[in-house]
Amino acid sequence: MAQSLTGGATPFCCYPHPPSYAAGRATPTAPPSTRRRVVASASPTPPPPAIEGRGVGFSVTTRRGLVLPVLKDCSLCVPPGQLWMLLGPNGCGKSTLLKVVMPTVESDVAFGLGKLNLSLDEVRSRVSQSLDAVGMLSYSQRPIQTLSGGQKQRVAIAGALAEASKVLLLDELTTFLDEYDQMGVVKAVRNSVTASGEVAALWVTHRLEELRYADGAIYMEDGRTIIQGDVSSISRFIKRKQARYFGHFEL
Ligand SMILES: Nc1ncnc2c1ncn2[C@@H]1O[C@H](COP(=O)(O)OP(=O)(O)OP(=O)(O)O)[C@@H](O)[C@H]1O
Repeated sequence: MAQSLTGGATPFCCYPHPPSYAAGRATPTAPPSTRRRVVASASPTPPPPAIEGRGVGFSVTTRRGLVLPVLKDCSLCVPPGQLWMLLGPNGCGKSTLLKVVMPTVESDVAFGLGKLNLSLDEVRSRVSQSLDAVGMLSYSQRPIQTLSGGQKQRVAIAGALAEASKVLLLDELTTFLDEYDQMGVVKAVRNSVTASGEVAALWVTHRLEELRYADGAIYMEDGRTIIQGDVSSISRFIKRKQARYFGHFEL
């Protein structure tokens, strides 16, 4: 079932962004008659909302092409540091609104950069480069919750790349993914490592078909690394072990 989100270029924003990244958000301007008073009082500028949306719509399209509008016109604004509740009758769209209001792919990757004190341009550049590296640049404005499992994994990898991590430690990233998403994630890591020339990745897996994307492999048993080497030697080693194991049960 296809899903579509409406409501402007960035219908929802969901902070925390790095502060500089949030600065471009439009804030209401005081009317001329009150503006002088606001300046004179020297009161601090209110922080940007933590969650904000205007006129957001969300619809799903059935296999028969029927468009079902779930959210028709939703606007909300939740300031940082406050607890707000979302209420309404069964089926009015609360859970859907919650899914749509989750961070976009872009803000999710930018979030991890908040601690690095980077300029807005640097944040933008790192976010788009890292999303491009994992093949997710065209998903920048999609809410995270609308992505498949494999796409979420690729965004998580983009987050590590954006922080300029030199080492990626990846534990069974593809376990619950179908074949398509599995290959998307493996290839994203493979391409990122190749393109950077300096990022090293160690990937834990049970799936032998993933070995063909590796430069080398290590095999462990009972708390020990047994063998380390090129992919074809390790594949042969594991296949011989499997053959002996299954041969043991043959009548
Ligand atoms: N993927 C979808 N396909 C078809 N209909 C959907 C889809 N997602 C939500 N809906 C429909 O949209 C409406 C809103 O659903 P939602 O779960 O957001 O409501 P809710 O306010 O959270 O309900 P409740 O209070 O019962 O939990 C429901 O009629 C639901 O069946």
